[in-house]
Amino acid sequence: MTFVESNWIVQKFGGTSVGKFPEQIVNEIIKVYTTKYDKDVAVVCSARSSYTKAEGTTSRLLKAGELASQAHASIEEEEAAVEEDYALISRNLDSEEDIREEAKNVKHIRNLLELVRKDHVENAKLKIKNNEIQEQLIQDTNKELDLVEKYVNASQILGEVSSRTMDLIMSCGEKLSCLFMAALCNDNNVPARYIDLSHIIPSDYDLKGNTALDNSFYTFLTVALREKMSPIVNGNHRVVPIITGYFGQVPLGLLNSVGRGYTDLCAALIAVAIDADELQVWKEVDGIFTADPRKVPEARLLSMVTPDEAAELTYYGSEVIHPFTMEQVIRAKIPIRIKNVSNPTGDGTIIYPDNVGKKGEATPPHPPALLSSSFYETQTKKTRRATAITSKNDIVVLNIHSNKKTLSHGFLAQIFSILDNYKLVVDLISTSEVHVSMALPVPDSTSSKNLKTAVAELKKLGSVDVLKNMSIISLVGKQMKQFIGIAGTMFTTLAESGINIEMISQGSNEINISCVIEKCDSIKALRAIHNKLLSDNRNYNTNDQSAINNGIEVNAVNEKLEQIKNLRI
Ligand SMILES: Nc1ncnc2c1ncn2[C@@H]1O[C@H](COP(=O)(O)OP(=O)(O)O)[C@@H](O)[C@H]1O
Ligand SMILES: N[C@@H](CC(=O)OP(=O)(O)O)C(=O)O
Repeated sequence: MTFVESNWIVQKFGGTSVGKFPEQIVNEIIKVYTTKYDKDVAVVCSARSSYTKAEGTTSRLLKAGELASQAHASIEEEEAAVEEDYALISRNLDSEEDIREEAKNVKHIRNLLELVRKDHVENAKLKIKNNEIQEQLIQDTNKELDLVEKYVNASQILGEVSSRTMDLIMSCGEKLSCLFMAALCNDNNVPARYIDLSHIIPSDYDLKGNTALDNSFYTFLTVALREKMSPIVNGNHRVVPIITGYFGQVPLGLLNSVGRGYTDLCAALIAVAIDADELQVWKEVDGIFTADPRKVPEARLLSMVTPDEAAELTYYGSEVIHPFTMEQVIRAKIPIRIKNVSNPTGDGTIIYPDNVGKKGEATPPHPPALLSSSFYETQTKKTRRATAITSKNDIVVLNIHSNKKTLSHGFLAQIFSILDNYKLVVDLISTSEVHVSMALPVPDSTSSKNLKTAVAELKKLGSVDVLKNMSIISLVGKQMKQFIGIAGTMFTTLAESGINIEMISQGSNEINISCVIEKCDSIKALRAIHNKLLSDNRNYNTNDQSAINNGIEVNAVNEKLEQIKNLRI
């Protein structure tokens, strides 16, 4: 099959990468791809985070929006908010005095916005050498923040923040980050142009009855993005577009319908719009591992995972890629590659289905040489084992016993309607005759407050036990469904480690086996299951089917390494 490359690669950089490694991104990644490998590169960035995402620009902007809507928050609520901020901040500041000062700051909207301004202006002064570029960047930064102040002022007067206004406030993060990255590129002789997507969707789009992120929405957006990118794609001179990962006013609001991490989806849509050869999502890890490498040191890097596996892993705690990213880009037969900003020559992890032909056979590693089709055959050998294990913390289990003898008609509907009213999501559920157990993520003070009120309402339906500080442990793997006994091994391993299982559930797609345990046991559980089912030195007996499968996997990985070595000669 002949494959005509478009020569375009889309590179997405997350907020912490932009915050910590901007020079490496420009000089060791974008510049290398555009000059050494002669690629056309489109860059998508998230809002800057100097330390962690929870304290990054988006979080600060969202907090400012939230405070604007709670003009009359009670003292307890204010104190709870400050305590939460205090806990976050204290992880990164040294002296108690600094921590208290910062906690005081985040309490007030103006101070929050000032923090964002100070952070970006100081960053511009520190990193941009050319005076003209620096002055322009500071001017553009101030202009965007002045606009946000106006939105916040208006919201305070109204005493409410609509999802549209919240989105507008939030969009400032990606604008500031991309203005900075475009300036840094130009300052380092990489010709770049800032592209703002905040108005890519017309403001009356949802008023015309378009209220879902369905295929017609994606088709509409792809066409709009293609048009927007056309001057660069069809231009005579190579210039790197630095595109805001915020992509406008989607139906029901970006935060509501896509959620945090939306820039991955934006990058995917750009890749489809410009028919890129590859979508690269650059992180601070080498790719997707068999477990979070921070928690399981023996975790192995996976060379390839399927989109379904990547989505399950992300949903159940391994936040490597937003679960919405895969669908559109894979439909367009474009592979996704997860790569490490601090290790740009690593191969990373490819996300691609093992049963769908690629746009072409070329998904170049770094350096971009062609891989033979047998690369994929090696990857897709039927290994019939788990792919990875993940854990999700901040889980609460609700056990509801109906006050009737059997689960009456409408009982579940009533439960879900109460949970829905309080925006509580159910991650896992299991039911018996008069009993329903549910695992819910409760990651912040708002959802915790909502849970309290919801439980009071649920008590009208029966007795309710609430178990806090729990974790979901999920074993994910496309091949697991044919592998009888894997669930048994997983639960026996937990029992052997003295870990009590509160709830068990297997996803209907059968690529995920999950259980709920106490949070304090989660690392122990991950390590024990990884050692039994995923490690290369697994502790198996020779009759174990997993031992046989392990042999196949080791061979597959060796063959792949051999191929890559040959390509480099
Ligand atoms: N299975 C996994 N493979 C790779 N990383 C994982 C996995 N599970 C959890 N993680 C964690 O996800 C994080 C993702 O990378 P990072 O670049 O820090 O995120 P972000 O782009 O959101 O800043 C890492 O800190 C890593 O420890
Ligand atoms: N800045 C946004 C969107 C995003 O995609 O972030 P990141 O790429 O850093 O996960 C957020 O924090 O949610």
